[in-house]
Formats: sequence, structure tokens, C-alpha cells
Amino acid sequence: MTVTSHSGAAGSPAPDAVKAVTGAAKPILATRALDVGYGNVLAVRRLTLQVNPGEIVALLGPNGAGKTSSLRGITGLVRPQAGTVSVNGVRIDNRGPAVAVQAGLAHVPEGRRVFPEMSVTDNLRLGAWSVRRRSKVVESRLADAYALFPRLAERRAQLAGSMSGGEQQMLAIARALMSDPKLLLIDELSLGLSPLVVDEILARLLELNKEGLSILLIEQFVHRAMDVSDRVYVLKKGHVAFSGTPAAAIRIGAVEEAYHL
Ligand SMILES: Nc1ncnc2c1ncn2[C@@H]1O[C@H](COP(=O)(O)OP(=O)(O)OP(=O)(O)O)[C@@H](O)[C@H]1O
Repeated sequence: MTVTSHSGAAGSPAPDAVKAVTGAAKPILATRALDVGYGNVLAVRRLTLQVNPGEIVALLGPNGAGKTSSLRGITGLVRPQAGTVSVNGVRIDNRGPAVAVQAGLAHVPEGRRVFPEMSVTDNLRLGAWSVRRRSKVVESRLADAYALFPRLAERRAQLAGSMSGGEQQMLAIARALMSDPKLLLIDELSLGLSPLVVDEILARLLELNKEGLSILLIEQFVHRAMDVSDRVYVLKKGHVAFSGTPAAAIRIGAVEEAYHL
């Protein structure tokens, strides 16, 4: 694949900056030697990664490197064949996606997967399935979602399938936030979206990150992803070929190597 670079992402950390993480703080997410596959095809081999509280971490790699499969293994959509997944030190592997959500993970899947025949509001309410319906908590999270993305507020009664790609991505993110996650895992944030819309969504994500939300991001525009990330993992053929700061990845040419540039 071609690595597409667009610059100008909203707010860039200093080149070698890694957010201060107290030595005692447990990682929000830690995988150890995770294998994820489909039948006989092993898509991810011995994946060991972690996301610390408050971090934005990018998962990069060419087509077929195993990025989507990694997220599926972490959030329990695919049962890992080996290895462990822990959230705040508690094992969640082999316990399914509902347990992952209850532990504080929320997955924004590739292609958004909004419910096209349902309204924006009903899509959002579904995101809060783990909370009692029509409770004050749900109403307050809905208000937060609409404050974060006013475009969704303007379209609250509209069918999700009739919205633009950018609006659907906002809805997919807002729906994930309805579970009040500690870590948002986003697969292909910018796929099919205009640079302006991506900037708008990234700006909102950076605001949420400042308030404490950790983010694990798969993004085809690697330079844009590196602009906003504290650390990156570069996957190649299902294994981690590099992990470190974006500045270190650039310095040693890790991305070019993985993408065969
Ligand atoms: N449902 C599936 N059944 C069988 N094999 C699959 C399935 N999904 C993915 N794979 C295989 O797993 C490997 C990793 O795919 P994956 O989608 O995780 O990579 P990716 O890095 O996310 O790539 P892309 O950027 O193209 O989405 C590929 O060889 C792919 O063909």
C-alpha cells in the first residue's frame, strides 16, 4: 500500500514527548503474546502491547498486517488463540465483547457499522446498553455526545444511513463513548473522509484525551497518526516490527521499512 501523508492534524505533541505516566499506574490495556486468527490463518502473532492511562497510541502497518485483527482480539470480537488481554490489571481474554465493554474498552469498528435504519438518537442509546434504559445516566451521556458533536444534535432524528461518511464516523465514535470507556479503540478513523472532517474529529478526540480518555488508533494516514500519538506500534505480517515514540520511528525509518517504501 501507499503511505499517505497529510499534514496539519490538530495539535501535535513535541517530537519525543511521552506523557508522564506514574510508575505505579497500571496500564489501561496490556496484551501479552496474543495470537489472533481465523481457522488455520494466524493474523496476529505474539502481540505484546500496552496503552498507559492518558496515552494516544497508534497501531500502524500495511494492509493485511493484522491491525484490525489485533483490535478484534483485544475487544473479544474474535477469541484469541493464545496470550492474554488485561484491562487495568484484570484479565478479560476469552470473556467476550460484553466483558470488554464493562471493563472500559469501546471499539469503533472499521466501516463505522452504524445501524442505518435507526435514528441518530437510537444508535446512541444502543451504545449505552450496559446502563439501565432511560436512566438519568443515559440522558446525561446523550447530552455530552451532542455537545461534543453538534452536527449529531442537529440530526438527532435523522436515519443514520442517510448521513454523510463523516457524520456516521462521528456517530460511531459518539456511540462508543456512550459506554463511558476508559480506552477508545478506533479502526481506520479517516477511511473515506475528507481531510477537513478528519481534522474536526481528531480535534474532538484530542479534547477527550486531555480530559483523560486513552485512545488506541488505527489510521491509514500514518503521518497524521504519528502527529497525535504518544507512542506507536508498527505491525508487519502479524507481528510487532517496531514500538516507540513517533520521533524514534521516523529516526530509524521504521514505518518506511514496514511499508517497503
Ligand atoms: N474474517 C477473516 N477470515 C479469514 N482471514 C481473515 C479475516 N479477517 C482478516 N483475515 C486475514 O488476517 C490477516 C490480517 O488482516 P487484518 O484485517 O487484521 O489486517 P489489517 O492490518 O487491519 O489490514 P487492512 O488495513 O487491510 O484492514 C490478513 O491476511 C487477512 O486476510
